[in-house]
Amino acid sequence: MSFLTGRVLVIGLGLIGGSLARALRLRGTCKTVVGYDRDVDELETGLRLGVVDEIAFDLLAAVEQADLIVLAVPVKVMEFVLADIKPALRPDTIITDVGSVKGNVVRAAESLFGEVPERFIPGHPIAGLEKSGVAAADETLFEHHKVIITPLPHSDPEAVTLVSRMWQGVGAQVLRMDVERHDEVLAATSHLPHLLAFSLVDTLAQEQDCTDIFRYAAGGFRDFTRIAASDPTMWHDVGLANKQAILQKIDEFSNGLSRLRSAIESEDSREMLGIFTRAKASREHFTKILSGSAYTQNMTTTETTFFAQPGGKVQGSIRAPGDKSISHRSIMLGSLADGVTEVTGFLEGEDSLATLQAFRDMGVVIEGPHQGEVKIYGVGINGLQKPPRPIYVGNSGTTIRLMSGLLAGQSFDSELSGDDSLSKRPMERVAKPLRLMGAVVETGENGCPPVRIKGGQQLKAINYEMPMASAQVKSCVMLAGLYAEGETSVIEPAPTRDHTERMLRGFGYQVGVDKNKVSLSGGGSLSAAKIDVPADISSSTFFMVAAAICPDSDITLEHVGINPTRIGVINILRAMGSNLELLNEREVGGEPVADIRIRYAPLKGINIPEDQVPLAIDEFPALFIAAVCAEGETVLTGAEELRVKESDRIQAMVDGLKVLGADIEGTPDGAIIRGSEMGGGIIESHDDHRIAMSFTIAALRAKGAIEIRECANVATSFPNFVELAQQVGIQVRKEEK
Ligand SMILES: O=C(O)C1=C[C@@H](OP(=O)(O)O)[C@@H](O)[C@H](O)C1
Ligand SMILES: C=C(OP(=O)(O)O)C(=O)O
Repeated sequence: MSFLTGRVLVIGLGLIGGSLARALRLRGTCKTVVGYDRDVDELETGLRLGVVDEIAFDLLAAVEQADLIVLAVPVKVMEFVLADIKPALRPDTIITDVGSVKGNVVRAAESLFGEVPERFIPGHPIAGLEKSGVAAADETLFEHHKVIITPLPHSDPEAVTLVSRMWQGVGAQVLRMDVERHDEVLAATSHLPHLLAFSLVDTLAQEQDCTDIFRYAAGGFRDFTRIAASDPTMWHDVGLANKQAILQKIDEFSNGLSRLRSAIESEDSREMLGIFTRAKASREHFTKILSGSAYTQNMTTTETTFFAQPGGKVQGSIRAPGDKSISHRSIMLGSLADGVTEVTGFLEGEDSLATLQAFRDMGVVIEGPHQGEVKIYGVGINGLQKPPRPIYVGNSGTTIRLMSGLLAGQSFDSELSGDDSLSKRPMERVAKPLRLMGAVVETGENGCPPVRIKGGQQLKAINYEMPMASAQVKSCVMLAGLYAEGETSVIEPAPTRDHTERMLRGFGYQVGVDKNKVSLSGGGSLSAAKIDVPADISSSTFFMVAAAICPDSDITLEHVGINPTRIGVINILRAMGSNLELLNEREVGGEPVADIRIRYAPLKGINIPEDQVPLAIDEFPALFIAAVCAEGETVLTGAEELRVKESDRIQAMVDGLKVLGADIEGTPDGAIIRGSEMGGGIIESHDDHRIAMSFTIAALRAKGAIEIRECANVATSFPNFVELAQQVGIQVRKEEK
């Protein structure tokens, strides 16, 4: 292989310097790795252990011959070493360092050279161990770790590239940052936790009976204080080198700790739970950021692929996770209510979790979710606080549209944004009626997210005739109506899901319904309620269709919400000839619920009545699969709304089914689907959860295996889909990269 450079001189053969030297050597990144250290014993150990090719005793001679110099000395020593090597430095030699503070290194170089040399590229590998010394050198230390480089505006691009490639060559991921930003970020994420660990252990060690404290200290103490065993000199130096940023973080932390202290002193449970639940949520969110999944901004989500084997049948009894629409609304109304709302059966999917996080960001204390249980400490209709940053709602259309209405009535400004798919969905449909109410709302390019809302507007009631059948638009206007003067009403062109109306009533808020018109007056209040979220009929649909298309299938879906505004799928499947029974019908917290048993029966194609479309709007991807497995032709019309969901669902289904060889044609507002055989193939789900799950069940009737790409978003509505599918007999497995 070709070498990246000739001679690399590593000054300082400690853990970091030694590990880098060894990694460079073993990977053949350069011709020769030379080590220098003031401690001759360390140096000789380095040579003996094969950490370096050569060792140098004459620093200046070694510097003169070096093509790349890595300063791996303690931060405080950096300026003295720079002064030592200056006389022998060649102008073409590249220098970098590994110090965990960058401002002091840059200042030292400036005072010594007038300005930082063009070929000095400051760097900081975020890797380490509590061990020190060259004997601990580990060539894998930097693999999958981040290295931050902080080039200056006048840095030589060739030197920047070479330093980056050196780190990439030893397995690290290289990021760039400003010097100041680096020091601020590191003060918070590394320096403060280390100093706290030292301080905690030191404080406890000074207590008289400290032996007992340490003897009985279990996991928590050990986890928290692991880093107090780090190198004291190094942390002394870091403490001084990054003094200003660290002092700032210590002050912020001290304020936080004082708030917790007073909450405990005054037994303020809400404040305490607020601190703990926010911290727990952030910690979990942070773990997801690290793993690159969930509703994190600008993160590449894990690549998830489903592999479904052909054939099989489904049998058994299962409960799909909680209804997504009801879960969203439980958080919203629970937060605005007076008192504590307890929710069971909450959907722990990314969409409803995005709503939950948004309300936490607005100061609402929310415990859970834990096994579907959530406890919301309502702040009252006017109790929301300005969120500290724009609200990020991931993939969730329901969150962004409903919250736009709610935020339009607040006293503070806000901004809502989402992932790539959400950023292509139309938002003017909510912005327009809100503006008619006097709200100040801006949407992004082409009327898509972000949605920016100016607070402090007195809203006035409107009588809004909705141009499309959308429960999200209806709910948005109603939520804004809570803050408007007068009676707001919405007229729908066709009935859409009425969970907002039902739940508002459940919270004691009056809502009028007169044929296709719903109305409410602003200025009221909500009282906390108990909410039992039924299983989502939209998620249950995949298993209903699975049983409907496979001979010998018999499946029962438990505790499914069968709200009349959601049962289009039941009506359509029955019209196609399905053998579907509703058992044990009951009402739970204002919503009708039943167990649905479905057994295989041959299906026939139908013209889907248009009045069923809004009642089955999310179920069409799965119903397309049923139509392919039916005899004859199924025609869908009046469903143009499908084109503006998480993907263009008409196009995604037409394209995918054609790949499998099915007979299907798309039309502007629907599709014509003829009963046909399906083979195997590779399907793009376009990051749309419902497309991914629909093609999984298609495999039951396909002749070949189906590979479905981009399935990570199944977690938005149905996190345990693959497990439940396997449980009832579908041969599918998930691969994550
Ligand atoms: O109000 C809701 O909870 C929803 C309404 C529907 O959207 P539209 O209002 O855009 O039809 C539906 O597709 C979505 O999954 C959830
Ligand atoms: C359209 C959907 O959801 P949302 O609009 O909330 O993204 C869906 O879940 O199918």
